[in-house]
Amino acid sequence: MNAPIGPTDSSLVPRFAGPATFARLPRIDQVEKADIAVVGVPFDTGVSYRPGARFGPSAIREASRLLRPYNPGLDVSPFAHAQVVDAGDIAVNPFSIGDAVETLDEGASRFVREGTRLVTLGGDHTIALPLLRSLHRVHGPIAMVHFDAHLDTWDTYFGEPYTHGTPFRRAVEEGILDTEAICHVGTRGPLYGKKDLEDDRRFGFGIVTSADVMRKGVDEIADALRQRIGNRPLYVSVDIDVLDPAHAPGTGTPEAGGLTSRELLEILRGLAACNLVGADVVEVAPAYDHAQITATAASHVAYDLVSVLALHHTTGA
Ligand SMILES: N=C(N)NCCCC(=O)O
Ligand SMILES: [Zn+2]
Ligand SMILES: [Zn+2]
Repeated sequence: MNAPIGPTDSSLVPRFAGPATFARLPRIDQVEKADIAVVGVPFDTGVSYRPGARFGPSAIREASRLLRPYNPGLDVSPFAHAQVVDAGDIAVNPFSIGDAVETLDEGASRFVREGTRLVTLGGDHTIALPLLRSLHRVHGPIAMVHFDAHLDTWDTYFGEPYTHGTPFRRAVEEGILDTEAICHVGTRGPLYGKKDLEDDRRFGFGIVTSADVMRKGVDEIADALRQRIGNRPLYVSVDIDVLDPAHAPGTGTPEAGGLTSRELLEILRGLAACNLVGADVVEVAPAYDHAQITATAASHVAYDLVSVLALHHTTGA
């Protein structure tokens, strides 16, 4: 097996030059076989407030130019241990949520069948459902850690079942999630009623609020998550609005009192021993960003998720 093709060498081509693939990685058509792929889903038709997450993938790619080959937070050089690529975008119908969900499920399923693990750049949180569907067919019921200010287990908006506020209620209804090991991290902000929490608990979700992270600390939270997940196949969904608006202003439904990017990254690294089978980073809306604050945070989240996947690829786990 040849050594993986790595990112463009920034000592030869300045990092601000050339096309912005994620982390300046090769495109999927430039390699024989991709072990890990970063793929974009430019879609925001499912949003309930500020739009613009359709431009999230390109903003995250631009901000990712500054990423480097070695990840000290996880002691791994992800692009040396696995063939990691930028698989471009899965183009979906911006005028039909139902059609977009189907197309994304088909597109993601192709990667899953080929054994390529995905880190998906959104796009709004609607995309998490088809991504989970594609993995459930191969892995069966999946554990999930869901980083978000919001529960995203609501039922419908204006009668529409597939939106950025409903992916995980649909996933529980469809038997996709292992309801013994599903947890929200970072929730906060006003709800529509106490019933939101009662419904969420009935679905089996654990809740680690943003205030819990402050009071208990990242190590205790990560330990508890690892205990609950065990060696189940794990999906991680990161809604960038889990971060405080100071750390992620560029998002559609900001809520005060959120996590710092340091807290989020440290909890993610605490999941490195888990059997991660897929992940997403969603809800980056560049129109509301400043100086790439949000896109930078999202690029680091994606980099750590890729690094966790590469760690397991290295050990052949
Ligand atoms: N940003 C996501 N994923 N969901 C937000 C739902 C906000 C609301 O229902 O008011
Ligand atoms: Zn959210
Ligand atoms: Zn969300």
